Amino acid sequence: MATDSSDGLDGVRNRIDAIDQELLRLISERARYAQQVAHLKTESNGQQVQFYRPEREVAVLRRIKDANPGPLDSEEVARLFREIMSACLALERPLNAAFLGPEGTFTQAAAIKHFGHSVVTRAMATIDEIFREVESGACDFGVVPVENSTEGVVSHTLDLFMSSPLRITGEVTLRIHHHLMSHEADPSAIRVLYSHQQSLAQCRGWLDRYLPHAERIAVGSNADAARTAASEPGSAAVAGLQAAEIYGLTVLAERIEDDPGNTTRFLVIGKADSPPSGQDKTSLLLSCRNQAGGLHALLMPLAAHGISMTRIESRPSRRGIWDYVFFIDILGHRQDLAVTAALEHLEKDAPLFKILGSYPVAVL
Ligand SMILES: O=C(O)C(=O)C[C@]1(C(=O)O)C=C[C@@H](O)C=C1
Repeated sequence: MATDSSDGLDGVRNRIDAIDQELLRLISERARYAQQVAHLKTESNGQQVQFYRPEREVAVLRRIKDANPGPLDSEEVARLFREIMSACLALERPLNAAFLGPEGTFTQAAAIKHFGHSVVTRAMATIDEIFREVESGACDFGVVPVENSTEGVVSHTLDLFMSSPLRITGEVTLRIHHHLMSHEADPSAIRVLYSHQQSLAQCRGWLDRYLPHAERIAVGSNADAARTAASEPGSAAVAGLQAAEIYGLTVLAERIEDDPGNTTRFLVIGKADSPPSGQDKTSLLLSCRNQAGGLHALLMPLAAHGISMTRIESRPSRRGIWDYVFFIDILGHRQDLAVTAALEHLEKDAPLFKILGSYPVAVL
């Protein structure tokens, strides 16, 4: 909206106040419509109501990003709408999500990035426990780390998918920034340094250079590290900003990761996969015959149906020496015609074939 200089500071602020009133009225109206949606869903589906609709949420966020006129950045605008939808969904029914605790981990940050701040996050001690909580229905969803751009795959998460009936219902990518935090004001007083083993590895170069004499101790999570450092003089932790806030530590050095693009990918797990959103991925677990050209033959159906593969990871199957399974991500939803055809073909050829889930490509 155009303003002229005669408006002055008070004049412009009055306009902002009027816009805020209007925004509040519209957000409240939107929330009432979400309540209507909840009534309609309950009427038509009885007990099996899916209040959370990931494919609808990404459609809303993609439309907002496309329509963004500026000057706010599209990511920023999408984040605002992420929060509005999160609050609207909580009015329909509050969602809960299990994450790898304690409070303040990157997995919790990933859960909030994906579902918005109205989700109730529940800290679990291990990745196994997250799977169990979702399998038993105690939690609606779980969020688990799966790979880091510097350190590679979180093999334990992949292994759990081999035996779990759960589906992947979403993915979250999070830029990971590590900070050095302590009660000590002087870094030379730091004798012991706590962090998760992956975080220590992601900051190896910086730590070798600036804290070569501190003993590095790997613990279960970065938040655990911050909690320990908070109670132990002469110690420090490498963790995220949220952990510093929660455990009252001072940040002595920011963004100490060796790779400034350091990113971790998380998966959202639930009991059902997401309906098609138009831009989806499908994750598969496959094995191939133990013979020359076995993997090549296995992947042929993907190429034949024009399906792009975005990731392939191999893990020992634990059924015998030299027996491997492959975790494969492809572009497209299992209900897309070309994907369905390729999967039928794969299922016939692969000794082990499991669809881990189809889910929307991350928007935020
Ligand atoms: O469209 C729906 O199904 C809704 O429940 C509304 C709404 C929204 O606020 O836009 C809220 C929650 C769902 O996860 C998706 C969208």
